[in-house]
Amino acid sequence: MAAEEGGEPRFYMCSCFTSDNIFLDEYKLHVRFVSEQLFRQDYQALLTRLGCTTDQQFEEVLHKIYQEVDRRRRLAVISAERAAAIKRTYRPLHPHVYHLQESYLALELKQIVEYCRSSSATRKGLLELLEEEAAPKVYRFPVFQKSFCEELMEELEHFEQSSAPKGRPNTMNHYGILLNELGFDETFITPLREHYLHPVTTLLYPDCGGGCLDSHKAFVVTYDMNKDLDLSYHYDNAEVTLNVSLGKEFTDGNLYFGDMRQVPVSETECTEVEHRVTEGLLHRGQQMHGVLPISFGQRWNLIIWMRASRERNKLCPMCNRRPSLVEGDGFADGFTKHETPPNMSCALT
Ligand SMILES: O=C(O)CCC(=O)C(=O)O
Ligand SMILES: [Fe+2]
Repeated sequence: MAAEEGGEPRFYMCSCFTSDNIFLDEYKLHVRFVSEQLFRQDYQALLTRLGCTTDQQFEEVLHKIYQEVDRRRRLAVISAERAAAIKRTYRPLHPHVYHLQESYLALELKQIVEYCRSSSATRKGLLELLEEEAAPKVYRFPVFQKSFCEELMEELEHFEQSSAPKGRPNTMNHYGILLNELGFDETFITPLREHYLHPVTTLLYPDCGGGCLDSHKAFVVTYDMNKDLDLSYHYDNAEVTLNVSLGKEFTDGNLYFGDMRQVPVSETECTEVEHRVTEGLLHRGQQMHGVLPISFGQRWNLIIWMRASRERNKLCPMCNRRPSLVEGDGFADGFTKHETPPNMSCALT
């Protein structure tokens, strides 16, 4: 991990955050915006084909883009302000759920991790312990006890109903909760990533940063018949993602997985994967995926986008260029100034 003077690691964003991957909901399209002229040149014909045919519709698209760029420019400051306000004003219903305890974890996960930590552990041996490979390189295993999932959702509902300020989980999901703002990072998500997930990802994904994860972005997304029903096909701003189904009761809402983002969609076959409450699906962040609509109930998922600065410092997955670093808050988008010697591989710990 990169350490700056004083021992604290410092994480950065890539400057593409305010120009690339702007999602246009109505047209299910990610766009890049640098100037209006370039935007018209690059997207006007495509948008027309997708149904954006009048001047007014085009103006609305531009308006949404300006709003989103503005939101992203102010995000670090606003998010820090929200976190401070939450700390000052919000009284948790279940304070203990903020602190990871072994008793919250499924027995199977503890066994899997114990195996991964042993000196004789192999990838093949681990695959035999996992419940299934649900899609290519997408692995399923139990993560939490049911009672913990219920308490966590109760806590998050209590927060939703409070007057504390709330952000949105990412640029595609409208409903959910950013766990760092609520204070889950240091005492829950970081220990879960370091002590339990890292030993597993080290064996499963050595070729895409699984052995050197050093930061994350964690949030809970919710789907509801009156809110978001589904999620478009995308890849995550992560090297490895854990997606745990917390509940509640829902019908449909399966995930579907395609190939890595570099493979053209026309050459991709998707595999549908159902979610099971308390279980997690672990996948490479840059493997394309989406969520089919739910047809009943409420679907709550904990999503942990795990990042490996050593991987992403070489190439920003969101703009496909060498990252151009800008300051951010907390783990930011997981980039560091740390220079990795060319042949240095990630530690197998
Ligand atoms: O809701 C899900 O199961 C997937 C969410 C997801 O892919 C994401 O937030 O990146
Ligand atoms: Fe995702």
